[in-house]
This record gives sequence, structure tokens and C-alpha cells, in this order.
Amino acid sequence: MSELLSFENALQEIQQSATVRVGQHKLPLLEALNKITTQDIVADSCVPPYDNSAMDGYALSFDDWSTDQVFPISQRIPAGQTATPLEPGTCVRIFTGACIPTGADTVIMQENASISKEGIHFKDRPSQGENIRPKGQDIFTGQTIIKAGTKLSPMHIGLLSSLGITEIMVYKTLRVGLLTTGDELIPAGDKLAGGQIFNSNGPMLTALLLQAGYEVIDCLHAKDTPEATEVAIKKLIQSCDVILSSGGVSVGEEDHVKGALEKLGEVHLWKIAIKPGKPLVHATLDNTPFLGLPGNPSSTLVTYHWFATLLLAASAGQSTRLPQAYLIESGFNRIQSIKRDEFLRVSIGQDGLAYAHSQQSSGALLAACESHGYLHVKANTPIEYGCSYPFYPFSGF
Ligand SMILES: Nc1nc2c(c(=O)[nH]1)N[C@H]1C(S)=C(S)[C@@H](COP(=O)(O)OP(=O)(O)OC[C@H]3O[C@@H](n4cnc5c(N)ncnc54)[C@H](O)[C@@H]3O)O[C@H]1N2
Ligand code: MOO
Repeated sequence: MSELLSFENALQEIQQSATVRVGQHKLPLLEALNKITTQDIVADSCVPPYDNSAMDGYALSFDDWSTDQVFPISQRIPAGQTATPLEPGTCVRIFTGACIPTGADTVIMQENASISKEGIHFKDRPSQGENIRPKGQDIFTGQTIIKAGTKLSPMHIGLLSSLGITEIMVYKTLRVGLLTTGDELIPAGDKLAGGQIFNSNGPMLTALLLQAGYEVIDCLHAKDTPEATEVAIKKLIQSCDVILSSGGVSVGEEDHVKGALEKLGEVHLWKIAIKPGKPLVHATLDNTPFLGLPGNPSSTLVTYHWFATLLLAASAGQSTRLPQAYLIESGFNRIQSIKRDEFLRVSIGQDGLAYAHSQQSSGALLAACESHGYLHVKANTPIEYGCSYPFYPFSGF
């Protein structure tokens, strides 16, 4: 086991080696959804831009209020209009979102007002400043609202629109090339012959990449020969910013990916002390980063989640950090441990405890579909009922 790199060291090596691989351009705001900011966004104005009412009601000066005071209405201010200064001793009829007139500092909601011919009476003492949303409550001028390297979400699109921003500088979309390997694989839709299985990693990786907002330039398949593997890799190098592959990275004489990488570029790491996913390989070919994921579908998924997401994000210009862990207590015991860090596919029960799926084979994918995420169990660590372990939901990757 000594030749296996630790999980933490592998993460660090891949993260440290990654650099931005894409250019920049300015896009209309909605087209920038899921794109990555190239610089900090600093607000050049306040949101809201003026003090405004949080309620439909009446604005007045708190100092004018007494329990017997009746306030004539001197002004009506709907949202969208400007206000003139408050006449002392009066109140103004005001609506949610409307400007607070100079001199008013309190809004009383209409449910707490009594209307008579003389004016409006507010029996209960208000709190000074109530129901007023001050200028800059959400964003103030000069505030950094979005950091460089942020993937823009629908919330960011709303936030930027609240500042009147219509276009933004973002990184161009990362172009990813995919290679699947294996003589036994045929595409879904073809007819299976003896010894064959359908290629599921190709579509799964494509879906993962598309979901993350990357462009899948090409998805090639290579037979298990050194020549076919090299030809496919050379083709992908021409057009892709990053290349991912599945299969062919283990030690058998049918595994040709690592050999091809050694021939075409520099291999940085191979074999990590994790289960599933041990024979991951990381290389650079002609300045193009390459991550060779193991072929067993759950090994492909785990290594994509932990390592490919890191490499891809950094290559795309995104600030990278590890996914959020939640400490969750185990709902089961397991005495035996192994010498590799494990990523068990687990569900969180109604009782809040983590339960391992009964099928943990790296060749089985249904377990991932029926689980909520990974329980990270360190090497040589037994699992004890009620003890806490880091849990990583699939949605966090
Ligand atoms: N003697 C040893 N044998 C193996 C070792 C080892 O240390 N010594 N490691 C095992 C581990 S761990 C893993 S993981 C696998 C990884 O092997 P490869 O990455 O070389 O993958 P393949 O051999 O090409 O395929 C493994 C398995 O996955 C299926 N597969 C591959 N690609 C796809 C695909 N696109 N869609 C669906 N299924 C796929 C393939 O048919 C095999 O069953 O090596 C162990 N062996
Ligand atoms: O490391 Mo492999 O992915 O256990 O089968």
C-alpha cells in the first residue's frame, strides 16, 4: 500500500497544478447564468437607492406622535413617485416601496390606524424608525457583492439586476473532451453480444459535465490497444481545454491509458489510497490537463466528484474549495476496516443517522442513485454506531 498517495495529498496536488485555461468575454446578464466572474463586482450605488416604506400605511415624524394626536393627511405617495418634505404635525398616506419624505422617520401600518373626518389617529405608540427600509439596507456603494471566481446563480442575476447591471465579464466556457475505453463497451441502443456491456460512464460523465455548465467537445471511445488510445487522446488534445477519460488505468495488459499518457506527456500521480477509485491517474499533455478516472462506474463517479470537479473548476476560473462536510452519526457498526479512505454511499434516515447502502461494489451504480451522499471513513477506521463521520451530500459537488 505504500505506493498509494493519500487522499489529501492527491487533492492538494491536483488543486495546486490547476490553472485557468479559458479566456474572458462580456455577456448579457442572463447569458452569464452559471458562468464564472473574472473580477470582484463592486457596487457603484445603493440598494435600495432611497429610504422606503416596508408597509402600506402612514408616514410621520415620531416626535409628533402622542396618544391623542390626530394627523391630517398632507400627501399621498405611491411607489414610483417622488415625495415632498413632510409638513410638521401631519402624516402622509404611503404604500410599500414608496419614498419616505424628508422629515418622516416612522411608518405605521394601516391596520394600526383609525380614520376619522379630522384625520388619522394612532392609539398605540410606534417605535421610532419602524417599517422603514433604509437606503443601502441590501447593498451599499463600494461594497464587494460578488467575488472573482464565483459561479453566477439565479440569485446573483437578481442581485446584479438590482444594481441596474445588464452585462458582465465572465470566463468563456471550459471545453472538455471525454474518452471512454474498453473492448467490451458498446453504445446504448446497439444490440449486446456475449461479453459486452453498455457504455454508461460516457453518458454519465457527459451529464455531470453539462450539469456543471461545461461544454463537452467530443466523447470518443477507444478500443483496448495502445494505438487506439493514443490516437483518441491526440485528437482530443487539439480541441479541448481539459480531458477526462474512464477505464484503462489499472495494471492489466489491457489497460493502456497510463502508458499512452507517459508517452504523450508527463504523469503527475497514479493510484490513490481511496475506495472506490484507487487507480486514478493525473497527467499533463502539451499543456492540457488530463484526468484518467477508473472504469468501474462508482469509481468513475467518486473520482469525478472529488478530483475532476476540482480540476475542472480551477481550469474554468472558478475559486475552488472542498465540498461542505456535515458530521453525521452512523446508524450501523462495521468492525473491519481497510487501508484506504472509503467513500461509502449512504442515506440519511428519518432518525438523522447515516445508513450504508447494502451494495458498495465499485461496479454498481444503483447504490449511488439510491443514496444521499458519501460517508468519508478514514483508512484503518472501524465504523461505530453513534459515532460521527463527515457526510458529503451529492448535491454539494
Ligand atoms: N490486479 C489488479 N487488478 C485491478 C486492480 C489492482 O490494483 N490490481 N485495481 C482494481 C480497481 S480498484 C479498479 S477501480 C479497476 C479499475 O480499472 P480500470 O480503470 O483499468 O478500468 P477497466 O479495467 O477498463 O474497467 C473496469 C470495469 O469497469 C467497466 N467499465 C469501464 N468503462 C466503462 C464504461 N464506460 N461504462 C460502463 N462500465 C465500464 C469495465 O467493463 C470493467 O468491469 O481495476 C481493478 N483491477
Ligand atoms: O478502487 Mo476500485 O475503484 O475499488 O474498484
